[in-house]
Amino acid sequence: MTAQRPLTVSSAPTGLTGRVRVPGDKSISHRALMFAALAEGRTHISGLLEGEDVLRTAEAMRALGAKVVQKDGRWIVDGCGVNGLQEPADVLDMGNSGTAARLLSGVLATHPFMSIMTGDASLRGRPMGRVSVPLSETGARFVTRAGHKLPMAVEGTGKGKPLHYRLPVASAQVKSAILLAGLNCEGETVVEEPAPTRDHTENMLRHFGTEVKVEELPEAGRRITLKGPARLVAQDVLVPGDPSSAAFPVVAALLVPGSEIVVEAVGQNPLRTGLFKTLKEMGASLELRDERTEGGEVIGDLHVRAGRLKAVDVPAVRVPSMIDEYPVLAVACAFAEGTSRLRGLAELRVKESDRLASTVALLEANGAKVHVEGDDLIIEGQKSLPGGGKVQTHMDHRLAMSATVLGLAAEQPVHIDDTAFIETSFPGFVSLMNTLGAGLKP
Ligand SMILES: O=C(O)C1=C[C@@H](OP(=O)(O)O)[C@@H](O)[C@H](O)C1
Ligand SMILES: C=C(OP(=O)(O)O)C(=O)O
Repeated sequence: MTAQRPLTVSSAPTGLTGRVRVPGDKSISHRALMFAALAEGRTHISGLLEGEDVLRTAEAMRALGAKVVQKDGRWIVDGCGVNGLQEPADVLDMGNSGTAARLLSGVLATHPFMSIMTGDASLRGRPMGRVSVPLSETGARFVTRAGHKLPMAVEGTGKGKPLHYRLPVASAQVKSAILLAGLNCEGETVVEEPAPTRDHTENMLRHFGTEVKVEELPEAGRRITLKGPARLVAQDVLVPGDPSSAAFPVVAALLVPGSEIVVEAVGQNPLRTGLFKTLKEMGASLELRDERTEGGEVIGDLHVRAGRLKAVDVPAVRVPSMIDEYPVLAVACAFAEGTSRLRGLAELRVKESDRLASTVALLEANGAKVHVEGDDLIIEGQKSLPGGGKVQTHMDHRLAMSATVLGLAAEQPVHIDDTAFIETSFPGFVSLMNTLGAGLKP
């Protein structure tokens, strides 16, 4: 990561207007590179997110023996086949990316060599026991720092013992790690999730020619079954626009008076669109138009118009479908009429920062009334926010972008300590916002 990049954000000079496209979906981009590296043959990936998190995954797959090159805007991967990856010559540095570290743990568990993973200070503080503990049951050996933290050494087992595992928390990363390990296990790997989480891994397994069975469980959960050892066959992938990135221009346009924008070609996987549903419940003028299927994914254009929002009560069951969108939703709630309650946010505590604490600090520093009750965030909305706060982003891209959105709508300029981490998920964020008329001065 480069030097710190502070930013002072003043209220937008005019309403935001125009049509934009956000970069490719981060979750799908990580998976596309990993699946391509595990496949037999050549995969072309279009629309890959070229953010730092995903570039770490590309580098790791190269270090594990896949050929990964970028050419004419597409990424070309010559895969090694399941069980065909090679021992890396050096430590794998996953940067800021929990998804990269956790998903790769699954891959490494059932490849017969030794590897070491590390990350930046944020990632080294995040829990890895949620993957290393269940994955140890395959026969792999994991050695971590105290508290299951990175750096972590993995002695992979080669063909492993298949897991039957019920996730203690609804986490797509843990589910995916178990399924990726299962590709090189003898027999059925079964994962049960207490609530449906993003299903990009299941979709991509099918896309690369492997059968996965998905059953609905009573009480809203799902059971996913994969038979190993599996063979993946190279397939071209088209990555849709990231709904988690679209969230920022969308909320900014709702809050800055006079705005009217279109965010084109945004992924509409129903396990990712909880924020848009919630904003509509708040009375947002947000319309999905031109729904279409591209590269097997449903995408659509989001038409957004500014207008007063009303408070919302978001149930805990919706958390997995908008897990990364809470900081920016909280900003929207701070401008809404009435008191909002966002329920069941325990998982926010283990993201790039403790997002419950850092979101509260972001809002309080800028004059919003907010508090935490158990795992719920309660926000008293007001018509306008004073702003003028100093915001610490704690190496968290989503905090930096949420603070930018808040600054565009607040009365006084908001001072953000560091926006460099925005590069992890949304390269070009500041210039994209400026094409809409945000007037940001980096
Ligand atoms: O599987 C994925 O790609 C992701 C899953 C979520 O994490 P958890 O699985 O920890 O909830 C999400 O927060 C993260 O940004 C991406
Ligand atoms: C939590 C996030 O990502 P990760 O877990 O991959 O670091 C995020 O992008 O908001």
